[in-house]
Amino acid sequence: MAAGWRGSGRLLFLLQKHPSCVSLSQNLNQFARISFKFSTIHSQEAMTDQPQSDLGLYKPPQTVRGMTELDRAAFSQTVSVPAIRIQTSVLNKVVKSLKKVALQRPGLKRVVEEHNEDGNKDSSKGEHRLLLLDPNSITSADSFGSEESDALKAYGVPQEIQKYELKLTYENLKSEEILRAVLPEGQDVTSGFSRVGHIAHMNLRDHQLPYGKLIGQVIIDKNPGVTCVVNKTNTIDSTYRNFQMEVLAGESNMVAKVRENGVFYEFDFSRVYWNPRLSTEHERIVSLLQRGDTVVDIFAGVGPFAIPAARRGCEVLANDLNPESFRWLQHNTKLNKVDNKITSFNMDGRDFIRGPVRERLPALMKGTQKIHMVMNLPALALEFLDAFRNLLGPEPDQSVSCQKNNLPQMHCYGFSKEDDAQRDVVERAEASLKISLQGQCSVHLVRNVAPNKEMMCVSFTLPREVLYSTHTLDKDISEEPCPKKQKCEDLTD
Ligand SMILES: C[S@@+](CC[C@H](N)C(=O)[O-])C[C@H]1O[C@@H](n2cnc3c(N)ncnc32)[C@H](O)[C@@H]1O
Repeated sequence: MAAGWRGSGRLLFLLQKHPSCVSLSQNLNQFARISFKFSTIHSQEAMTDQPQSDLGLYKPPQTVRGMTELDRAAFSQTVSVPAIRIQTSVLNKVVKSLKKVALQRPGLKRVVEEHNEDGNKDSSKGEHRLLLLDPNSITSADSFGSEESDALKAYGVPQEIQKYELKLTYENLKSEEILRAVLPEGQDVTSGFSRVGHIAHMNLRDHQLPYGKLIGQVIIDKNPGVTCVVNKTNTIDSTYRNFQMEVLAGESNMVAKVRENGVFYEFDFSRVYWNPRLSTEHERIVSLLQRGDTVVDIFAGVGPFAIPAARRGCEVLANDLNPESFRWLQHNTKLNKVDNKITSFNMDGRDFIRGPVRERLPALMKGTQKIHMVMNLPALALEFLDAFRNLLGPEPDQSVSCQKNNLPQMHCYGFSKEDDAQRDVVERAEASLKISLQGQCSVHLVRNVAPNKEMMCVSFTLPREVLYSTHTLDKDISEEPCPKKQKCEDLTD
């Protein structure tokens, strides 16, 4: 959660530095939305460290500290909680009125029968039930708020509190309680996970590694639908952008089935790239497309731009170097019944641009439908832009090639660790293209990837000076060095 808001703070800082940056300020609302979405995801996903009002209820037995093999029975404990006695005739109504102060725990009944001193059900008290209350809200009969007091009076329920000995078991505990009880005291137990279908994907810290199997099992127990927990064992620096991972707990089936923006995907998560946090970005780009446009996806992965684009009525050329991504991309085109709209390639991005793209581009540019090129390989894509230089050779006929609206619309992604991430990515695009993009690009902040690392998207119309060799680009850029000032404007203005 913190990362998202830190990111938006930094964005404001960028805006203060560059008040003229129209595109970035327009993106602020979008980013605020994304940040909020991240924070939601993180709080849903985080196993630990979020404030939990009733964590104090459970005082774990010391015997569980340091446990590495999960022994669920060892977590059972009897605790004393407040309860109120309610006649069965008004039970439902009173429970509804006291819902804010009632005890809430996974798998726990909060309305219980009364027992006599031997612990047996007391049939003489059959007309009444006990409602268990949250000890953080109710400590005595005076703790009820006016709303609850009024309801109790109205239904004739005596405002008296009694103690109830409640047996809490592993099933009633939250994952953070279990992990706090097990992991070494004083050490951070925060450990978020991303969910990809049935797989929970974690990045454990060193001190958590000895407890990996137990942590994995707890996640499976506490998250319905998760049947496999994996831990990243490297950073994402492989060519194919996939993680190496080890299974911590559960089944070792790595073939995930996910749904993103209404589209179904299947893939082997251990062998391809998939990031659930890019769904908003996929949707953003797809929303720019019109039926009949052509989409060229140079680093397509398993299809999260290509397939929705095809479903929207676009013709798609989709490429990925990873043979596994290519295989799953083809599988997904069939799964979503768009195999007639997508031509897929398994090539290096530069070869793809200089081969199939070069072959098709002149004809596409003669048409009136837009051509969008998507380059989502943020670690390298900006450098790949050089493959477009002189791509089409000498300009054949100025009157045809000058139709600006038929030049490809580029959406190129880049990571940046610079304070001015926007300027950084634009300058890197300019350096690859050897042309200034001043006044001709927009930059979108996609997401805050890590502290001080942003993922950005630079969008621009590919200048014809880049595509045709008749223009002396090296001269252009050397005579007019990248300006150091802000140089991005929104093309829609
Ligand atoms: C960050 S992933 C993006 C995948 C997909 N577009 C998405 O949004 O989820 C980058 C993809 O580029 C592929 N890739 C890496 N190097 C490549 C290259 N030189 N040429 C083509 N594809 C490459 C990887 O296999 C990976 O699937």
